[in-house]
Amino acid sequence: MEWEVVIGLENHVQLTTGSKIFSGSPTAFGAEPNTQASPVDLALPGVLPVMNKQAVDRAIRFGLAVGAKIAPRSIFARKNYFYPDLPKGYQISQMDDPVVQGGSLTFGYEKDGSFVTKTVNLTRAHLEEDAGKSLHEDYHGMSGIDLNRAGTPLLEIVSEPEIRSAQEAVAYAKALHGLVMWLGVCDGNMQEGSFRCDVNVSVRPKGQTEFGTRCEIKNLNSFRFIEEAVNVEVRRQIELIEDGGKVVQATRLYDPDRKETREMRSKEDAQDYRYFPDPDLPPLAISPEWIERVKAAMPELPAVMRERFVGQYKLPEYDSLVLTSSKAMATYFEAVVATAGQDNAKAAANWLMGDVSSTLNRQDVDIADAPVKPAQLGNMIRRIADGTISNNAAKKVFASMWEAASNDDNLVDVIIERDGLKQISDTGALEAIVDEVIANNAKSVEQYRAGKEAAINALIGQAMKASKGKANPAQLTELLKARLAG
Ligand SMILES: Nc1ncnc2c1ncn2[C@@H]1O[C@H](COP(=O)(O)OP(=O)(O)OP(=O)(O)O)[C@@H](O)[C@H]1O
Ligand SMILES: [Mg+2]
Ligand SMILES: [Mg+2]
Repeated sequence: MEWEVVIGLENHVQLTTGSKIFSGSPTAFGAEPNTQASPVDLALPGVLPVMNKQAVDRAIRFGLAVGAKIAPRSIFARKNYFYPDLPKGYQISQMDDPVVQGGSLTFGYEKDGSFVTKTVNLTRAHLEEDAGKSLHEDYHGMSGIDLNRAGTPLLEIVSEPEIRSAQEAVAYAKALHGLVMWLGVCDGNMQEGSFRCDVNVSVRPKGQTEFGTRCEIKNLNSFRFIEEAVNVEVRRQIELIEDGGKVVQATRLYDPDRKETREMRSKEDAQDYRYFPDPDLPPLAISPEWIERVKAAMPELPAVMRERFVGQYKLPEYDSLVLTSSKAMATYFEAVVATAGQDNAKAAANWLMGDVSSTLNRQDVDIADAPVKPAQLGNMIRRIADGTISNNAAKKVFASMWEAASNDDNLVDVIIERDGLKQISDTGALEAIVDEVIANNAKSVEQYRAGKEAAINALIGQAMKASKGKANPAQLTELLKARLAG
């Protein structure tokens, strides 16, 4: 039997506001437990929530970026459940009438060696408050409660069940992660829980239109875990059904050490959240003027920039997509081109996708902190273009610039001079080398003249060696051919 995988994602995105969604406490990560919890976050009797306008601004910004409808009037609701890190006994969230409705996300990724794009529709994105944290490891036989996180603004972004593989789920999550950081609505720090992912998975026989029963794997905090968890869960469900069993709707957790998902709670013990509109908060009214203000302050969106790069810099789609995968990368690229010149845009893209990316990955450095500055790389590319250095020598120059971590824009010239990497393009000097090589390699010369064209490679090799690798290869080849023909 052939199976189709069906996946929908829910992402909890912590918004970059200075203070909490309904109180004035700071949201900074890592403070001493309970030092950032006001009476509102502690749910002391008599307190009232006050909506943080900045959180709404960020929700609108996100909604506009994905082409969603911004609800002119949206409602906050109480989601009731008991947990020690939820002192009110309910979470303020949105149920009917969320602030962001619909929209879609388009992303590209590599599939079986070629580049494909996909659009996933979004169901909604709603505002809610984060819960506190239970600390189970700090005290023997007891749990600690830290309410610093309680009330941190979240945007929960829900996708339609239109994702069809683990690989696609990861590509979607990466694109969403990139977008919220691009927009500045989230810092994207997955270790600190700023961007969390719940993955809903079901399977159905290929060709069947109705959905299978879904299981939800909660709180995946890395892209690798998303991929592993989906693959493991898909295998589990298929094996279960093929063995005559039935998938039971449940919330599951992924254990990366044992590479398995485990049931946390089944649908049977699922709580009835008893949602109802929160009487402490009036409906959230968003005027067209408010939306216009947010629109006016929006940065250029990745999709728009992607098209601009293709048109303005004559880049292939793929290069453009890679370069706009983060704002930091796109900014760096444009700064390199500003120095290297428009004609060298493709070379700049190649350097960024090649040596720059691989060095960043190897050293686990963010491009914004790259020790080679865009102007330095741009000047280096100019030196390649004007024939001062060869591509090979440039690789050495690049590594030295990385090492130097200097702010000197003309570092490239300093290094070329210091390490004697200048390419020999002087015709006189090259002719001398060519003559010497012809004199000392009679056999290859004879073969070439007898019609064996490949024999010239040996001569080029000898000449490069004689120049200690510094001869301009194109010029050298041309001179050799001319001499041999004469
Ligand atoms: N059969 C299915 N297979 C896979 N995914 C599904 C299926 N049906 C729905 N989904 C996905 O499950 C997710 C449901 O999220 P939603 O927030 O609406 O509800 P929930 O998970 O019940 O609530 P909560 O927010 O309390 O977790 C969506 O991303 C949706 O696309
Ligand atoms: Mg949900
Ligand atoms: Mg859910």
